This record gives sequence, structure tokens and C-alpha cells, in this order.
Amino acid sequence: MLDVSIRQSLGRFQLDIAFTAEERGVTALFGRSGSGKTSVINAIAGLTRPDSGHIRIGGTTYFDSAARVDVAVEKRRVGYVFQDSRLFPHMTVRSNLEFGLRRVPAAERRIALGPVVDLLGLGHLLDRRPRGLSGGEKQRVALGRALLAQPRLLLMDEPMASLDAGRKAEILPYIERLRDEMNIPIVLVSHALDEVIRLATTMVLIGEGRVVASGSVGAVMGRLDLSAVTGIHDTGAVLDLTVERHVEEDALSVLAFDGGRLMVPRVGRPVGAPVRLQIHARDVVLALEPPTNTSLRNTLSGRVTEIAESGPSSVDLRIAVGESVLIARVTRAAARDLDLAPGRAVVALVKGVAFEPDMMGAGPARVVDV
Ligand SMILES: Nc1ncnc2c1ncn2[C@@H]1O[C@H](COP(=O)(O)OP(=O)(O)OP(=O)(O)O)[C@@H](O)[C@H]1O
Repeated sequence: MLDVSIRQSLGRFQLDIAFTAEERGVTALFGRSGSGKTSVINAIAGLTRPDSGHIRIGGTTYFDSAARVDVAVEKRRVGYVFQDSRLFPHMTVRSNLEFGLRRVPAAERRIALGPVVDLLGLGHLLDRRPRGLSGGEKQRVALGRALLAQPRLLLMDEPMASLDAGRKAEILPYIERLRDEMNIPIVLVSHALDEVIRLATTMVLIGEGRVVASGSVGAVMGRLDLSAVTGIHDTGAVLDLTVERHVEEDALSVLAFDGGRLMVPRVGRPVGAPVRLQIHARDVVLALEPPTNTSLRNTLSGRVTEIAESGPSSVDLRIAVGESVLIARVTRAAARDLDLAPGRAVVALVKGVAFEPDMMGAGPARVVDV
């Protein structure tokens, strides 16, 4: 368990943050610029000292003001990857990587150069110097260097912010592999929602120095007050599904979750693989009964749990579908006519889904009328 509970004055800015997250996977700190995300990971790294609170990872306490524990930066064994790669310009890629490794006593090295080079696809770059590398390649080297320092925890501060969309799409699968294969907890700072949806296991939403919401990506993205905190108006819930089967003759795949099934254009993943989809609120139509004679194929039964204004003429509704959540945006008039209120059973018709980038093998895909 990652357990962070800290208070810290930074000039006039007050940080008052508390969250716990599973150690496994990626914990994404998400929020607007200036909300305090970097300050949190700086405190975890030991670069700054909170005024009070504690920071624990697994059985290790990095900081505890009550117990007067404050482990020195170098003893925390935390890897830090910044927005800019901060590689040593005069050293080759190999020397940059070995720099991380050399700082750890041989007996404590669990992660070796070869597997990291393979994981991050660095083999052909080893003799090059940073100057000639693309932004994405430099970030992969920076990730490798951080990994080889044998971290107990990996912190990433907007590691893709300086990359264009193409380079970002290139590096994302490497970060996913690192998440899935290395068994090192990662705390990722990001203000890019697509990155968070793609990578996060746990999402911590931060606004003005405080935690507004934290939990699974599906649970946090299913909140109706998200846009007030993030400024992102592209509301849409996130579902975690698995590939149930492919319908080759129609080039479709059936995805399942505890709330039902969705049929989507053929995804390039095997049966049983996890798939995360974002379903924008504007792509969900609500009905009181399953419609007949329509081209829409995806209907999910659910129940309204919350309703909130989302514009002068629209409301957003939170719909519980199994253990998951969908958000639908409908006109205020429709909500009134259908008597949509918490407790009301509804059928959600899904007009379109947004795939994780690259899942279709050809960049972000939006599909309407699946
Ligand atoms: N040492 C400091 N002294 C004074 N103010 C500080 C200090 N460190 C951070 N701040 C302020 O705290 C606030 C939060 O900064 P922080 O960098 O943590 O936000 P952020 O969410 O990571 O933003 P960004 O995405 O832009 O990096 C900002 O208003 C910043 O100016």
C-alpha cells in the first residue's frame, strides 16, 4: 500500500493531501496546472519536507512527523523521471544507463542492464549520445536509467508532456510494459486525461492542494463534479472490460463486464485481454425500455444514481451499470419528460466508444453507431 498523508505550506500555497493506493500498477495524480501534483511527488521523493503527516510505501516509512522519521533522499530508493530527460549529454546511452546501476552495491542489484534494454527497446541506441536522439528515445533512456538505480518506487512527472502526439504514442506502450512487467509501483503526475485513462490503476484527482477524489479510474471518472475540478468538459465514464469473443464475419468484437456486453469494431487483442473504454456522456442515450427497430446494438440496463446540471439546457446523469458507472448527458427537457431521477431504472444506449489510443492499430479511433 502507498499511504500518503501530508500537510505542507509552500509560500502561500497550502498542500493538504491524503490518499492511499495499491502498490501494484500506476497511481496517477491528475489535476490542473498548479494544483499541487509535483509538490506531492517532491515530498514522496524527499526533495522537500512536509510540515506534518506521513509517507509510507509497503512496510517502509519514508516520513512520519509524529515518529520523527525522515529518510534521506538517497536512502529512499526512489527513481524520478522528469518532463525533460536530463540525460548526461557527454555520455553514451550505455553510460547513462550504467550510471544508475553503478550507484547501487552489486549485492542489491535485482534489475540488470540487459532486460531493461530489451524492455525499453534501447539496443540499437546504446552507443549513441543523447543529442541525436528523439524526445521519445531520450525519455526511454531516462526511464531505463531510473529503473537501473533499482528503485523501490518510480515517480514520473509529466514524462510525456514535452512529446508530440506521435512520440507520445510511441512511448506509451513502453510505460505500459514497465507497469505490467517490472513490479515496481509508479506514481505518475499528469494533466493529460488520455494518459491517465490509458495507464492508471488508481487515480487521485487533485484540486487546489487537496484530494478531490481517489480510487479506481472507473470510479473517479464516473463522478459528475469532475469537470468543475479539471476544467475538462469532455465528460465520459470509463469502463474496464475483457474481450469475450470476436465475430470475424462482421469484423466485430464482443466486450464484457459485470454490467453487460458491448459490441465494438474488431479490436486487436486476444480473447480474455483487458480493454478500457471511455464512453463520452454525449454518446449515451437514455430510454425507459429497450428500443426496437433501431440501428443501435449496444444497450445496457442500469439505474440513475445522481443527476447534476451540466449546462444551461443539459443535465448529466450517473448511471450504475453492474458495479460500473456510465454518465449520460441529456437535455433538461428530456430528463423532465422521462422523469429521470435517482432510483429510476433506465436503458443506456451507447452510440459510440472512444478506444485507448493505438488499440485499433491506427491511432485514436472514435466509432459511432457500433
Ligand atoms: N517552494 C515553493 N514556494 C512557493 N510556492 C510554491 C513552492 N513550490 C510550489 N509552490 C506553489 O504551489 C503550487 C502548486 O505547484 P505544483 O508544481 O505542485 O503544481 P502542479 O499541479 O504540479 O502544477 P504543474 O502541472 O504546472 O507542474 C503552485 O502555485 C506553486 O507556485
